[in-house]
Amino acid sequence: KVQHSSAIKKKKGRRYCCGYPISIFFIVVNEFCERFSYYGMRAVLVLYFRYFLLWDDDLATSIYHAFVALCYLTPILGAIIADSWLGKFKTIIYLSIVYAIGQVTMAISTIHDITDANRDGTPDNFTFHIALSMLGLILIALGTGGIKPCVAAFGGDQFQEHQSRQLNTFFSVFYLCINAGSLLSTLITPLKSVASTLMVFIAGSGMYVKTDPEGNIMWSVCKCIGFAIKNRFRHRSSSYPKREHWMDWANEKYDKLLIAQIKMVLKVLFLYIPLPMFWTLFDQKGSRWTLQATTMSGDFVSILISTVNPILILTLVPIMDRLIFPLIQKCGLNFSPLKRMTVGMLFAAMAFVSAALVQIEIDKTLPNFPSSSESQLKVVNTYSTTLNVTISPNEHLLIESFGSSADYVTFDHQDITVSLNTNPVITKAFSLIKGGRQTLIIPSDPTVMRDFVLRHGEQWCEFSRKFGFGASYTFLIPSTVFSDDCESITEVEDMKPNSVHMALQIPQYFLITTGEVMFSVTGLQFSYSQAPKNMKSVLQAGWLCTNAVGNIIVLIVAELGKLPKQWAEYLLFASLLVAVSIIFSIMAYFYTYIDPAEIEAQVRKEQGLEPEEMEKETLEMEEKDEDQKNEQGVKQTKI
Ligand SMILES: CC(C)[C@H](NC(=O)[C@H](C)N)C(=O)O
Repeated sequence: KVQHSSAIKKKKGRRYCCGYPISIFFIVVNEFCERFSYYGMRAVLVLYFRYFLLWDDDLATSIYHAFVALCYLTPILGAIIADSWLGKFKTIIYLSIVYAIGQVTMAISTIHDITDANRDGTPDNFTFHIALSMLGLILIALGTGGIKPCVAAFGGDQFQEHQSRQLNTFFSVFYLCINAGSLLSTLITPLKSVASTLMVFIAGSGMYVKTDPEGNIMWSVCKCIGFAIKNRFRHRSSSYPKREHWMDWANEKYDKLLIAQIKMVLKVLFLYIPLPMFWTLFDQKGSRWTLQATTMSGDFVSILISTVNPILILTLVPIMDRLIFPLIQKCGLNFSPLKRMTVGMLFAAMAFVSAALVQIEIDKTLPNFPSSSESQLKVVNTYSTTLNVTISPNEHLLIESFGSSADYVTFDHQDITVSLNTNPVITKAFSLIKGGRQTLIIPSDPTVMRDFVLRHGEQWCEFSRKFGFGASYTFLIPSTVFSDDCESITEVEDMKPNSVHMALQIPQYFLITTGEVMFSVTGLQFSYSQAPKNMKSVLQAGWLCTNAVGNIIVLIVAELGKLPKQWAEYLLFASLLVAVSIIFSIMAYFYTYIDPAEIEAQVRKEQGLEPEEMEKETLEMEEKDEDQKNEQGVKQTKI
């Protein structure tokens, strides 16, 4: 009873502005700062692995996805701590401290001076840096994941049951803040933002509605489900009458209300089963699509990649909320949350079809590299005259002085003999590398070795043209060249620059972000609205877990299903998501939307309300009245 009155007292502190509790301002700003810190760190994580820890592309990508998966698995832990022990408010505070320690640990791990005794610019003890960064990443995952289900659910707790319209707007604004944080993190250093996250959150302390933890709810749920399964098994003989739901086999031992709540949660969790496939495609923006961009032309690669998604979210969420969804409703169509999510999945699949088309364009322009049984050779002539080069048995090349063969010549054997029409004729045998590309340079005569420095800023020779992305060049510098004799330096293009422009990636980003707005924003709202009051964080955690599983699928598919062509892999993912969205739409068709509070009230009524509950409900009714008056600007001095 004492606990109950304190909860009511806290609720009375609720203050409003334009119909919204003021406390949510602190919550959305807190989310903004947190995402700012998270995405700022994540944006450079692969580069840190690649260029500081010197890992290869595959290891860097795998550890990156493993970290993202961990960030979306730890919400389960955060939800358990919040719902059964500390409550959401304290969980957010404590785990934010863990988060901040993680960021500091990670920052320290990037200081190479700590182990760089010989001052050569690279760390001497990689094990130390790897261990420290892994510890930092685990703490960050624990912090960011742990608070994630609590912050969204805590925001939702600030509203009352009759404020469903405001609640939906809150989730949209919440999503906007995630993306504003993500966008700004690419432009400003995120170092101090975890501290700001904590300070902003604490600043609103006096205004929050803080619901007390309701005991170890997860443990009770597991015990209740375990009992229902055991009891069902014990009564498996057909002589026992069937029950409406398998959870009803827990009736003998557990409270009807708990059983009803578990049924609601299980229904939603069952619906979540196909959802990870969306995240499998969505999170490849940060890996496969980034790598695709590196094979394209355009100078704004990093800016495009890290900003296009949040910019589109900031534009699309208001357009969808204020224009598209109301318009669809006006047309008399029922665009329910689960339908929106299905359409979101189809948009993501279309994004991957678009990525496949772009990939086909890129593949047309990529150099034709040798297969594992072939070898390739390019011949460069630095001799003073044009040469006729014969490569056994029947390859004839005419190469002018300071020129090269037009392209690499492919051989399906490795032993070759090269003859030059010099006087006397020069013939030499070579053994080429299998699966490799090599260049044969015919030296000038007489051969004089000398150094020539091409220095940026104070070059001896200036080259006005810009080198293209993805290109590779060889410079032929005559032995007689002097600093003012730039004309005699010849440039040979070994590999053509990328020619497909990055702007071609915009449609796929647009499609996937439209999908994200329909799928992710709606899913967040849906998970909150369909959860019983005491299991809101649990269901938020379940929702975030679908993201973790999606990242694990990327890891598995990337490792196991190596398709020879990248465009084929994109199409495979698109088809898988279409198949999954069809399954999801069938499951959604059979799902009935519920009002958890109504079901709980009904079960309580069936059980016969206890006097305590009666009192609580009366107080809540009174409070609802007061809040409604507050919203209308009527000043209430006394209830
Ligand atoms: C993982 C979620 C979808 C969400 N991400 C985004 O909104 C991105 C930046 N568009 C998040 O909670 O970080």
